[in-house]
Amino acid sequence: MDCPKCVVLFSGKRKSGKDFVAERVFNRLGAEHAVIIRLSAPIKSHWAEKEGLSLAELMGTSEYKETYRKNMIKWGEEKRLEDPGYFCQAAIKMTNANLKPVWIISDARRMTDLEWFQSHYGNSLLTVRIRADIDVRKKRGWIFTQGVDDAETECGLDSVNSWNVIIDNNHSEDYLEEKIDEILNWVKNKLSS
Ligand SMILES: Nc1ncnc2c1ncn2[C@@H]1O[C@H](COP(=O)(O)OP(=O)(O)OP(=O)(O)O)[C@@H](O)[C@H]1O
Repeated sequence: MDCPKCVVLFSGKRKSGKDFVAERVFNRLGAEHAVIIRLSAPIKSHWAEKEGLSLAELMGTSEYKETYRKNMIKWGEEKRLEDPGYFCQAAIKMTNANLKPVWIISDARRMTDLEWFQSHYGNSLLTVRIRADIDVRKKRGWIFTQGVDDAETECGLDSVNSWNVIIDNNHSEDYLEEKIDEILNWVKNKLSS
């Protein structure tokens, strides 16, 4: 199979609804055609393997991961400096994405993520920025956290103004469905070309 036929990449701030929208698109396409790739997943599994730590604890919400957070970030930065596509490739491998024609990247956070997908799948890439008003994000559980919300993982893509699609995900169902249809139409075009 000539894989992937197309890639839909989502970016957005915490609690903007990246995962929510990515899952809607995935559900409409079905597991037969699409796969969700989470770029954040391999960092924890690589780190757990490397350091002999509990992956379940690192993935969970416990304090356990806080002990290793700084070291994980440092190690992640070093890996990215050596190879900016390291975690993109690891996430693709981890999800066996090569078996599916449509890749949905649910969490692009850094310029290196965007650039890597642009350089490898530029002609078949749709970039989507999810936005939500601050009060909406707060209702979804977002609380400003220093060292997280002012870090590169949250702000690294703020200056990009070339998104193919922008979705203001503030709870208007009809509008959201229209935007999802726009994405699905693009995917269907790619699949049939
Ligand atoms: N349009 C929507 N309608 C109803 N609920 C929504 C909508 N968008 C997001 N949510 C809800 O808001 C919460 C946050 O959404 P989600 O987890 O998708 O955000 P995220 O951008 O992936 O956040 P994070 O970066 O923190 O993982 C979830 O509980 C989700 O179900």
